[in-house]
Amino acid sequence: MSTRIAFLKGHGTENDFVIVPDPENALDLSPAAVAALCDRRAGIGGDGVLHVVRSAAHPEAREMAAEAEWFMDYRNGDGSVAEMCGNGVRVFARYLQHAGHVAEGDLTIATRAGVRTVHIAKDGDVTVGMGRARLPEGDVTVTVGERSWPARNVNMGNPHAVAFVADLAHAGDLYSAPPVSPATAYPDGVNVEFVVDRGPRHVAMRVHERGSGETRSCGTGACAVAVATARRDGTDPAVTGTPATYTVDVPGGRLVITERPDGEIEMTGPAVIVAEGEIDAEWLAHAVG
Ligand SMILES: N[C@@H](CCC[C@H](N)C(=O)O)C(=O)O
Repeated sequence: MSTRIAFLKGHGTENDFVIVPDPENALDLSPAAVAALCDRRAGIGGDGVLHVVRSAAHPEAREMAAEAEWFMDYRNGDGSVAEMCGNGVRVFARYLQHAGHVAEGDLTIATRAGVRTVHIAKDGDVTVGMGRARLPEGDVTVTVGERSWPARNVNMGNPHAVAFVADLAHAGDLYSAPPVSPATAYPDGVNVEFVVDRGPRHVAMRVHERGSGETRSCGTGACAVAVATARRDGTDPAVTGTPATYTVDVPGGRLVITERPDGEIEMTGPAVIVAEGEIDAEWLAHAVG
């Protein structure tokens, strides 16, 4: 009988992930293996993989082990590595609770963007402290077909270009990454958000994610959108001394983002485990080639 690898499937506002618990970092999760797992026809299917490793067992997280027992080794669906995944960290927390590693309440999770604090509420929602946004100077432009928009460069640990559009349909089919210029603004690639207004402090967005394509939600993207919208509206909690809360609708649901006067951003939304099972290690080895 061939070896089996445990997995779970989960999502946060339909940003979906294959969760691979591997506490001692024993698996060789190559980019090809991640891409095979995320393949929606030949694999399990997902926007990315949440590789669940003890911080002490991962070279990229060892230094955070005193602050956070678990490291979210996040990978995009094409196998590439990303610094941070906002929906992923909420689903990661839900997995830790589901597996009995943590109870509801507060916990910390190590990520490539640093240690994040998470609160698992009784009502089921999960809130994550996303850190501060960085707003690099310089104009950027997003193009789809004949249309171009000025965009805001926002870094949430990972890079984003936020464009305000008249109609989300103008983003087109998003089968390929929308060009963003100048390319020098994003040497490691970029996630692109298209945003329309829905009401006071309420917007809707679509996203093309680096390494995953169009997804039904992006947590770091929603935070980037909330900050870009606030600045466009002349709102800066650091100046007013008052927190600003934005509702961001994504195709897969709704996220609520609060920026505090100290710049810290909190994001709240659902996080769900939908299935668990076993991967046939022989299939995976064959799929990787
Ligand atoms: N879906 C994620 C972001 C995942 C990483 C992103 N594709 C990147 O490469 O930066 C989220 O919820 O934040």
